[in-house]
Amino acid sequence: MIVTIDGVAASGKSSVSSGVARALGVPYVSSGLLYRAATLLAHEAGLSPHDPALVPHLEAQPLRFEPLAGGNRLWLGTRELTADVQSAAVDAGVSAVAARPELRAWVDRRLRALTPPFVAEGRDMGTAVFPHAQAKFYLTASARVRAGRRAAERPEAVDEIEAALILRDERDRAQSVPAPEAHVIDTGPLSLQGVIDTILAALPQGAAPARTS
Ligand SMILES: Nc1ncnc2c1ncn2[C@@H]1O[C@H](COP(=O)(O)OP(=O)(O)O)[C@@H](O)[C@H]1O
Ligand SMILES: Nc1ccn([C@@H]2O[C@H](COP(=O)(O)OP(=O)(O)O)[C@@H](O)[C@H]2O)c(=O)n1
Repeated sequence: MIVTIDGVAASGKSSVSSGVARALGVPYVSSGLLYRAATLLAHEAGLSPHDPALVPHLEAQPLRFEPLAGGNRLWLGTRELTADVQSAAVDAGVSAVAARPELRAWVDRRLRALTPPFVAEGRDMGTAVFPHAQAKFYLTASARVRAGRRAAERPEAVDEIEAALILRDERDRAQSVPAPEAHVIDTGPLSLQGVIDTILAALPQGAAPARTS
């Protein structure tokens, strides 16, 4: 079974996907990490997102992606990239990388090589990558709410974060359309556990473990 959880920047995709994956006893896959890794490695190699050498360069790297239920980890050989790719600098450059069809194909190839069951989160998991997923969700919240949540984990001021989120939402618009059959959840009024429980309750019969409470 594949569950997709898409949504705009800082809507709660990773945290919610981790909680749902743990409850189901399956891994979750953060597709955004791969776009972020491509952005960081392109920058470090001095390659522009438009450079035809970028995908061959990425293919030649010892990039390893660990889709653990507790949190995805990203390695370049023995160097862990997970934290390095969560920065305002990568945020500022990732949409240009993600706009390149050849980069999207590179990410999609890696995602489709994974063996189900898993939870997949990103922008287009329920549309372009796993259109036959058994359950699809799309998370939203106001830019202000999302900025407030992201501000707790970044050094930048909340106003600066909000402006950057709005800009990135616009740059990502093309790949961020919810699947028609996706359950759209406004996470603004809900706690993190509330969103997780909403998704677990909406899964097909038998997908979620029997509720003990
Ligand atoms: N419904 C929620 N209520 C409060 N905080 C939340 C909620 N969902 C996510 N968060 C917190 O907001 C921050 C951003 O969530 P994250 O999962 O990283 O979003 P995304 O993966 O969409 O960028 C994290 O610190 C997370 O714990
Ligand atoms: N399925 C996806 C996932 C991410 N992305 C791109 O990768 C960037 C980072 O994704 P992310 O999920 O890590 O970003 P946050 O929502 O966590 O801030 C997004 O801003 C998009 O530009 C995408 O185009 N398609």
